[in-house]
Amino acid sequence: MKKSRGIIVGRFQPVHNGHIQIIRNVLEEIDELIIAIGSAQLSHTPKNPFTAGERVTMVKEALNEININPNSYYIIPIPDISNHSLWASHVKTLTPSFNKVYSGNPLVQRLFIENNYEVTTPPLYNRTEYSGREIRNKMINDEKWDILVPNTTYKFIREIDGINRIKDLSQKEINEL
Ligand SMILES: Nc1ncnc2c1ncn2[C@@H]1O[C@H](COP(=O)(O)OP(=O)(O)OP(=O)(O)O)[C@@H](O)[C@H]1O
Ligand SMILES: NC(=O)c1ccc[n+]([C@@H]2O[C@H](COP(=O)(O)O)[C@@H](O)[C@H]2O)c1
Repeated sequence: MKKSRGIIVGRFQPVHNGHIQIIRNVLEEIDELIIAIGSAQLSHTPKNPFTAGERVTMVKEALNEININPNSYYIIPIPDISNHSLWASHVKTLTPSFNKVYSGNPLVQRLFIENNYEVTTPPLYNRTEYSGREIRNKMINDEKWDILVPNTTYKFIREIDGINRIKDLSQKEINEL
């Protein structure tokens, strides 16, 4: 029988427990999942501090940590393009074929619907805390964020001095460069 394959798109800046919960749930519904790392060309900005390679590492280590079968997913960086109407085709050219899209982002949903894909809005878990933006803010303000991300993600961000990177990027002078 043909395998069912879905795609979830996120920026993973950084990976958090909400992402991991949804990936785990989706993998119970379908055979294979493409984890698309959006805005792959961006790094070192307040909203997108980590490189695509760093985000691939974080996702991979987090899924290993909970023993997800590595043959059940692909992690594929997707750079943005200037033309929204071509974006779904752009994603299609960079990934194995898929028939289901999982995203809560209205623009992502619309672009895939217009390309005749089945789109599902996954539930959000503890969104007040499991949110990339909230976690980045907590890092800047020296608040507790370690319990909001997988252990491997916490260790990795510390290893690459990610907290200081985010703090430096939040400074006004750098944002004006
Ligand atoms: N708390 C959550 N629970 C379940 N899924 C989530 C949660 N947060 C994000 N997602 C999923 O991840 C996708 C977006 O990924 P993204 O990496 O942008 O996360 P984010 O936390 O919204 O980031 P940011 O706050 O930086 O915009 C959403 O479309 C949604 O499917
Ligand atoms: N034209 C484009 O390049 C285009 C269009 C829609 C979404 N995207 C990307 O898809 C990702 C969506 O992720 P979020 O749901 O986390 O915002 C982002 O990286 C966003 O930049 C890109």
